[in-house]
Amino acid sequence: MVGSFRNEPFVDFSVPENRRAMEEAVARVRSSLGRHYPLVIGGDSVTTREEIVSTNPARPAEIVGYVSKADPELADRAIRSAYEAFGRWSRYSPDARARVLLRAAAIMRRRRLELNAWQVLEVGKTWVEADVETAEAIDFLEYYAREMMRLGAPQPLTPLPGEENEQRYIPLGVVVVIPPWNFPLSILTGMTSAALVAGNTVVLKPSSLSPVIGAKVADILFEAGIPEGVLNFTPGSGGAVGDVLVSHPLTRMIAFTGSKEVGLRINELAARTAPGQKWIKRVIAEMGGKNAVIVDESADLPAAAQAIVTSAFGFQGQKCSAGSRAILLDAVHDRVLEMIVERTKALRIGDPALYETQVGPVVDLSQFKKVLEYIDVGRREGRLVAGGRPFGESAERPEQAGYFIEPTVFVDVQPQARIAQEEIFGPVLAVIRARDFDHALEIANGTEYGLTGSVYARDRAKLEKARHEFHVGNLYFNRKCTGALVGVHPFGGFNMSGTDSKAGGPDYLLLFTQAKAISEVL
Ligand SMILES: NC(=O)c1ccc[n+]([C@@H]2O[C@H](COP(=O)([O-])OP(=O)(O)OC[C@H]3O[C@@H](n4cnc5c(N)ncnc54)[C@H](O)[C@@H]3O)[C@@H](O)[C@H]2O)c1
Ligand SMILES: N[C@@H](CCC=O)C(=O)O
Repeated sequence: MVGSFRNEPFVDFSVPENRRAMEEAVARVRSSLGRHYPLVIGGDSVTTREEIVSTNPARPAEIVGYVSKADPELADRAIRSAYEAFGRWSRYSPDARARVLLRAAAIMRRRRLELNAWQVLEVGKTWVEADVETAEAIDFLEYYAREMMRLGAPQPLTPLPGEENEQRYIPLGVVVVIPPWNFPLSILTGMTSAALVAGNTVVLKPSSLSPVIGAKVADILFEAGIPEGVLNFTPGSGGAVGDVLVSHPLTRMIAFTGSKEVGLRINELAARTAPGQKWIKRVIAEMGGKNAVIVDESADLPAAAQAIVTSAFGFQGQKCSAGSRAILLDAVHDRVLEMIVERTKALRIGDPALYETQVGPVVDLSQFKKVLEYIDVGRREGRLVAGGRPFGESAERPEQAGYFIEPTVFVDVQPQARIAQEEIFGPVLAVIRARDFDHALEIANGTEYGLTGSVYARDRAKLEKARHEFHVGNLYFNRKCTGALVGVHPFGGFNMSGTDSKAGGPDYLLLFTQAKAISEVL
């Protein structure tokens, strides 16, 4: 008997014993860096000459691992292997598939601190951010396992005398899973496990910035009981391998999370029917955001300022949910701004391998350069009141010192400015002044995105207005706009933020199935 779903608690690192254990985990993982990881196709480990070299963004000379790199031919082999395995896996009962996920959750729980440490070293997450992510990965496994048990049970239909009727949810076929690097453990685990538990087979192509964590998850799923061929692990270049996987005639569905540009390309490619293809491919594409926190004059101002700083600079602003715009009502603008600046300047920047660090590096050199270019744009579009530079030695030699950028705040930003419209995906906050609450909502809705948003207000009428008019997939009141919990805040956005698939919610698994109605005359 499986109990009801509950979110995994977070580790409390203020407890000295937990702190010591995490320090040891970082040291242990550090001593196992630099290993080689193969592809896995049809149960075979495949080693390639060309490899992805994954490095630590806080110490770019430190090599986290070497990961074999699929080419178009290996990508084709992986799809065929998944296609061949589908007949077997789809016949496992929903409960049997769910049990594999529960076992994977138990393995992750046992390896909790180790998985945290891999995130710290491969993508620069602080301890707390990494731990929240590992908890989310466990939540996805536990939640989707129960969801499949629910969907596998008989579904209620209207009775008709003289007939026996049923509707069952059957899998689709081969699902190509393409996750981003910024939640390298949880989003990858969530999309992959949803596809698998629904009875599909998977070709998983992790981001080239976090392939070692991808390899760890694949190992855990195999250890938990995923049979050979059912999961195929094929890191590789997005362009070369991604295109082959997406356009393959045997691919039935693509589950993508990443940028708007790549999501739209995948959507277009998948819409073309390849010779021999027998279905319309299904695409879910969860993409970027340009999220806003609105502060009304009735709000708890210190709480709002703290939430703005946490939403903007958590994981260095590299969350699709990041609150990269603060929209402050004129009446409270200056007071809230002062608190934002004070809290931003107090953030501790440094190596995320250390417990006390609150802001680590951005993920790689290209992101480092891109964010600094946006900061230059910001200097022309607004007034700099905090940050604005690479941190410490990163200014002169980022490739040795790491990709650290100071948390940066611009004020007097116009709603149509580039830094208020484009997803920067770094520690840059644009503060915008609004005349009144209606104006604030108009600004908040005035981008092409619609992912998360937050309103700080005590005025009930304003909250109700926002409830109807703030057009985002995840709307929060008197709370930060990051940190959705599985089962509690189903996650996904509107407009160019994606297909609103609501990961971690009761509708998600349906996207990986098709419903079959069977009727027998008695
Ligand atoms: N809405 C959400 O739930 C959500 C969650 C996390 C991240 N994101 C978004 O993801 C982006 C950051 O992640 P990223 O930098 O990894 O995004 P990205 O689009 O650059 O890459 C995402 C994945 O797509 C792959 N890829 C790249 N080109 C491809 C192609 N032509 N065909 C197939 N696959 C290809 C990459 O290798 C990677 O695995 C941000 O825009 C962020 O907002 C959205
Ligand atoms: N689900 C995460 C964001 C995922 C995107 O990067 C949150 O709610 O903060």
